[in-house]
Amino acid sequence: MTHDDDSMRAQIDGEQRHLRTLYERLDALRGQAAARLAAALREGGGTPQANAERDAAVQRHAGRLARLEAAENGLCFGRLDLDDGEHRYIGRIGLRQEHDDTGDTDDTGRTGPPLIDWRAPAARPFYTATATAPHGVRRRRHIATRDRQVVGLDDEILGRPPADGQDLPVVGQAALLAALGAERTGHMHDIVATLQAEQDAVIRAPHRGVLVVQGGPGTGKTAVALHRAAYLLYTQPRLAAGGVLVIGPSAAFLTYIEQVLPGLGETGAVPATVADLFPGVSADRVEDPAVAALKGRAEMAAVVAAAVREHQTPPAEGLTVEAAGEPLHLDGATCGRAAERARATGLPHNQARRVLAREITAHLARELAETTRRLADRLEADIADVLAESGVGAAIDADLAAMDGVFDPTADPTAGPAGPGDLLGPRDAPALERELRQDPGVQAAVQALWPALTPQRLLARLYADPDRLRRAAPGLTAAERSLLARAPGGGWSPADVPLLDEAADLLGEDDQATRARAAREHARQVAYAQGVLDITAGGADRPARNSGNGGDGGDDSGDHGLSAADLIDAGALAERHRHATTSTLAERARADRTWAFGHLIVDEAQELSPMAWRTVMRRCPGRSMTVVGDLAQTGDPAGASSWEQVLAPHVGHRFRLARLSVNYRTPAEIMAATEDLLAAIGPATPPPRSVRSTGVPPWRMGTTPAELPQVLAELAAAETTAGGRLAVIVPPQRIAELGAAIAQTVPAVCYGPRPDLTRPAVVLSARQAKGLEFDAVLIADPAAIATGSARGRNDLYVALTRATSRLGVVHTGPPPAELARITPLPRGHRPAVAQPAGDAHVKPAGRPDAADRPARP
Ligand SMILES: Nc1ncnc2c1ncn2[C@@H]1O[C@H](COP(=O)(O)OP(=O)(O)OP(=O)(O)O)[C@@H](O)[C@H]1O
Repeated sequence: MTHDDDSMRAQIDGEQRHLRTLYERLDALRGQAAARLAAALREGGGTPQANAERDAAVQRHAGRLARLEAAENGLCFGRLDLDDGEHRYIGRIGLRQEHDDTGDTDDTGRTGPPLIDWRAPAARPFYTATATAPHGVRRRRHIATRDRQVVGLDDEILGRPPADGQDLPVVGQAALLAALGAERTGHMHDIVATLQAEQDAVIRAPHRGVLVVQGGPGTGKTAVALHRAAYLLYTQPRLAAGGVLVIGPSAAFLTYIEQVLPGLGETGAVPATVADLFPGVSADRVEDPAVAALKGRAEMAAVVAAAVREHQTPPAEGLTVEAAGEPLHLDGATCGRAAERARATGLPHNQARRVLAREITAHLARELAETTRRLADRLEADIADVLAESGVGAAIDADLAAMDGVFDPTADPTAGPAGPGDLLGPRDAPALERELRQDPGVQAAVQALWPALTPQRLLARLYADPDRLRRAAPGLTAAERSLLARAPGGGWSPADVPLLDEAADLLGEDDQATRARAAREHARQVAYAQGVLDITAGGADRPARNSGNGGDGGDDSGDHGLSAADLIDAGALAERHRHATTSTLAERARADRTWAFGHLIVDEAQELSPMAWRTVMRRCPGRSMTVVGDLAQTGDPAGASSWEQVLAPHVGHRFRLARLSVNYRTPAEIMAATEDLLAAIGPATPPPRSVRSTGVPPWRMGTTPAELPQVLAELAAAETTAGGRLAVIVPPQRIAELGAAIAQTVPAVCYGPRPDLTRPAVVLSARQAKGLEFDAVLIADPAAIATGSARGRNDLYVALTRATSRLGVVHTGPPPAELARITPLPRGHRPAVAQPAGDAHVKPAGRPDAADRPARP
């Protein structure tokens, strides 16, 4: 053993001792948190307020316990030695000395807590100090651990000039390259131990307003966005109340990133795709891209608004209402006036409807009163005529005179208690209006004049009726309108969701319907709770076994024990159930379309259509947002070509643009192979520089269309034996066919709408691969991908940049011109793929040298 080995051993032992004390502290804090959680769960509650307090305490302690659990792996990953002799240990959470049982982070670090949270200001130099700008740091140490054991140390001594050839601004290079060279697992992991300075600057940027982060493939945009969410939730505790909404491009992507935030101890983030944002609708209808692109256009907002307005325009000729058994006519002017009053309120359609209903019923009540009065007058006159004709009137007068003192003949007969004219006096009008509101005839009339609408009903009617479409969308061509036309039913597509959301915003909730629904649901829950109590009571009432003979082992609790029904009534049980089932922020936020999130993170933001932007903006009225994306990767025909363009309608020019310039995923050899394609796409920003080089050049191979499935199957089998994860990226319409072919040689391969990324191989379209990464990638039929849509070249660029180690392209016919420079393999020759993942071949990439570049053919 050399002196260096001894010294390293001693250093590791020293760090191990410190680590042990940190884990002891962590265990103690977990014990406390678990005990507090258990105590809170035992709390009885009872009143709604006590229930709410108990639930809040349960959530608080459960959240704290989750944070402490999440810190288990890699609790401490770094140490800073400062010029003044201070040591700072950096970790996933902050820990204080034992006497302080809060366990919270010390933000300054000056008091020397045993562990500083990576988000605290005192931890920042760990990510930003460089050789030339050391910020008072003498040494930065990366501490690698596995299962509570220190397994390696990597030191950087700062204050010296950078090593030769290192011209990328990278800190902790050895730890970084080890992380990047590791085999992929199908799940993204956090990068707290190796965050880089330009990423740290984005993560800690002040949170007000909109921050746009533009960066090429593999620059860590997703990673940075998620760490920013964790940072904001930590530094702005109030955000936790509203939560952070994280928008991603696909369900597979959300599964890919799902462990990152919980791994950082954060539960206050809600992941979703735009298609998930309309509660109650699962948008899984498959739609033609041209239709989806049209639905994403900004002018669709006006089309939806026009469709709503059309339901607020009463017929000019008015309509006849069957009210209280009387046919009454509502003339056009009255209906128009009522609609005008309703519109003038500015309320959403379903709420303004009540104004119209009130106007109409008041009018009908007056009409009815008038009709009744006229009837009564006529009746009175008829009776008087009859009496006069028969002489009965004079006889009655004589009789009355004879009953002297009983009646006052001088009294005004019209001042009697219920003269016909008073039948519908002013005091009766409200009662009559109330009655009319319940009248089916009146309700039918209100529905005809201003129908209560759901967003689904509005859109279904619009799509199903060409005339309605023409009136609502005069700006669209007939061909475009025919793209929208479809019969009702068949579900909703992701592109429908922003239109449904737009409609919901204009329609508003029908309060009465919502309240009725809530009342029905509450009644259902109480009935269910009563059923539960009946069952437990039934159990309690059953005669106890052996109770008659007083013999041994008899359980007589049925006779004397308390049943649940003795302790709680059905209403209270239902109430507790309601609190218990809707308690997590994610669940509450998901169920509520109008939930206002404290911060919004939009990943792969270039894919959002203008209509989708309107939807996501509604979720964050405070406009506190982090938007990350790459305009060169826009695949959606309705997606963005410029950040200014997509954001201007919502925030004008009030957004900040940050750029990420280093590619951590894609090795220099693969990035060099994308140069011609990228030049053809013509992005506004230069491509990112790869941080590493693997020495493994990408290759291409020609085959025939007939042989493609077989060739892919063979290549996939060879790739999967090399280990890691393989993606075969194919034209979208061929996923099932080529997936089935590959399944012949790789039975574990997965493909379909929600592919399992943890399998050794998956078959995906370029759109599905967006945001993901794999150890190896095979691209099939690149020409079909490039020409498959208006932005097919961008899709091909996405496909080319998914691999961390190996890339192969299989083309039928000549390759697309932009890929011609990739090294061709001779026909029949198979690539050497036994290249295990790991960092053995990885070296930091300087400027890509000639060997890294694909040769010109
Ligand atoms: N500082 C870092 N330390 C370790 N790994 C990193 C770092 N930055 C990024 N990575 C890794 O690089 C890979 C690419 O990151 P990420 O997916 O966030 O990039 P991206 O910019 O979103 O890519 P794309 O736009 O191509 O989808 C991931 O495996 C990520 O963990």
